[in-house]
This record gives sequence, C-alpha cells and structure tokens, in this order.
Amino acid sequence: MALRAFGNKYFSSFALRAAVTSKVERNMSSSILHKHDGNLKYHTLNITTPKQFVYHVELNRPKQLNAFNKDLFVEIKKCFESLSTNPDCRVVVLSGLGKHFSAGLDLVDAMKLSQELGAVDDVARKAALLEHTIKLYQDSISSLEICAKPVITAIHSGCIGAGVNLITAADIRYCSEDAFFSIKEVDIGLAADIGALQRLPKVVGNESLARELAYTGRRFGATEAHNFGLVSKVYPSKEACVEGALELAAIIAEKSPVAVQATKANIIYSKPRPNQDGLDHIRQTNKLNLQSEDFANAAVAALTKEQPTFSKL
Ligand SMILES: CC/C=C\C=C\CC(=O)SCCNC(=O)CCNC(=O)[C@H](O)C(C)(C)COP(=O)(O)OP(=O)(O)OC[C@H]1O[C@@H](n2cnc3c(N)ncnc32)[C@H](O)[C@@H]1OP(=O)(O)O
Repeated sequence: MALRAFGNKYFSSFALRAAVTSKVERNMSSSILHKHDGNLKYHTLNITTPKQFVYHVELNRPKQLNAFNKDLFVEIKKCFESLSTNPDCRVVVLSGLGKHFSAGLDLVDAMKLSQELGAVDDVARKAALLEHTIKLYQDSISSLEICAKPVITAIHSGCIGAGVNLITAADIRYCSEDAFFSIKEVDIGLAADIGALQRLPKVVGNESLARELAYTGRRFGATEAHNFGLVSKVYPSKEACVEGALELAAIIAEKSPVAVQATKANIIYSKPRPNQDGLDHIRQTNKLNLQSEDFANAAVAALTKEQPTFSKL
C-alpha cells in the first residue's frame, strides 16, 4: 500500500504529465515523418498489418517456391531497413506464401549471374561483381538482425539453403509439423556465405551438430529442429503457426517499445562479447531509458494493475 502510494506520487510528477501530454503531438509528427513508407512498393513481398503495431511480411514468390532471386534479396533489405525506423511497427512476423517457406537460392536467377560473369573477361572485374553481389545478399539477410524490432519467423514445409540463413538472423523461430530444413549449399558446390555458418552454431549452441549439418546438407524435420533449439515451438499446421506467431507479436507489441528495442540491441551486442561488455552497454542505454516516460508509465501501471499504453517510437 505504502509502495503504491509512493509510486503514484512519484510517477504522477509534473515531468511525467508533461511527457504524456506531449505524446499525442509526437505520435502525429512521427507518422508524418514516415508517410514515405506507404510509397514503398514490393513485388516479391506481401506486407500487411494484421494487428496494431504488428507487421506481417510474407515471401511472395509462391510459383518459384519463394526461391531467392536478386529482387527478393533487395526487397528484404529495403523492407527491414524501413520497418526498423517505422514507429507504427513494433514487431515483425515473417512467413512464406505458397507450398514452401523457401527453396533457397533461385537457381535460375543464379544462372543469369553466371551469364553476366561470362560476359566479363577480366578476373578482377568478375571478382568485383561477385563481391558486390555477395555483400548485397549478406546485407539483406543481416537486415533482420539489424532491424531494431523483434522478427518472428513462422516456417512451413521446405526451408532450404538461403531460407535457413534467413531464419537464423531472426529473433524467434516457430514452425509447423511439416517443416523441413537443409543447409543445402554444400550440395550445389558452395560454402554457405550469407550467415548460416556464423549464426547457426550460436543459435543452437552445438558446434558439432552445426558442422555436421553444414558439411552434409542433411535434411532434418520439425521435431529435430525443436529438440536442438533451432525453433522454439512446433504447430500442427502452417495456419496455426502463423496465428501463434501473430499472437506472440501482439503480446510483444503491447510492451514498451523503448524496453523491447533496448532488449534486442543488448542481446545482439552481448552475444559475442564478455558479460562485462554487455553490462556496460546496457548501463549506458538504461541511464537514458530510465528517464523515459515508458518506465514511469509502466511502473505506475504495475502498481495500479492497469494496462499501460506507450507512445510510438
Ligand atoms: C551468393 C550466394 C547466396 C546465397 C546462396 C544460397 C545457397 C542456397 O540456397 S543452396 C540451396 C538451393 N536450393 C536448392 O537446391 C533447392 C532444390 N529444390 C528442392 O530441394 C525441392 O525443389 C524443394 C524446394 C524441396 C521442393 O520440392 P517439391 O515440392 O517436391 O517441388 P519440386 O517438384 O522439386 O520443384 C518444383 C519446381 O520448382 C523448381 N525449383 C525448386 N527449387 C528451386 C530453386 N531453388 N530455384 C529454382 N527453381 C527451383 C523445380 O526445378 C521445379 O521446377 P519444374 O519446372 O516444375 O520442374
């Protein structure tokens, strides 16, 4: 009781009221700032907003089994860079339209690249073209990790090659019972080069298994993926999986965006570093964020058992 009275008194200070009053104005200006997002057009992605602050991005090349051509790589990067700063987006769900989540690299498109290379005589210029292309594809996959908002993937049926690279850059992975996975690069004479070799061992915490899967391209199913921690939940169908992902997204979207984004940034920063570096990083972040209206709003809501609401970020 005493704590609650203290909380109410402390957090209903002038500073808090001023912060909350200015909330409406900031919401207006941030949506004006991001009007340009509506102008972005995608043809390899389908983007909807099924719940407040939740964006649903679907790989949209169903006839090509959502295979990754250059356009898909380019649009994924553009989309996640845009969502990262879009204040109407707090969480992203990523799934695939059609029969499979993704068949990996579009082998027809890859042939076109081979033809382009064939037209260049000089080895240094061929290398420059490949350097540019691989970097673009790497940056596309990394855009999920760099995105300030959590990304939840809902995977069904085939998730092959580039598809595995993509999902390991996401925050959370759910799949349906029919899902199957393969780090297939070795079967097309390639070392995986867009993130799976870097991220998969860390995601699953099992170097031996990650190496086995990367050296063999062995196909594995939903149960095995769940058992070794690649996915955290398995659903009976694709529909249930996407719905589960959207429900989770809605729960996260109700939280303080300041808190959620700082959490993602700190988890990513801390992963390759000693604990003390991660603690130093979050201390720098929270010495700002503890002064945010979100902390005050959430603390008052916790004390009064009300549902807090937060302004856009
Ligand atoms: C710089 C490099 C950057 C990234 C590199 C990434 C590397 C990779 O992604 S490696 C993996 C490449 N992908 C594959 O090897 C997938 C091969 N395909 C399959 O294993 C299967 O097709 C399947 C995805 C499991 C789907 O099986 P199913 O449902 O039985 O369909 P299919 O009859 O096999 O295929 C239907 C149709 O689609 C064509 N197709 C399949 N995969 C691809 C692909 N990756 N690219 C282009 N086209 C693909 C397949 O040939 C069939 O075509 P038809 O004309 O209907 O015969």
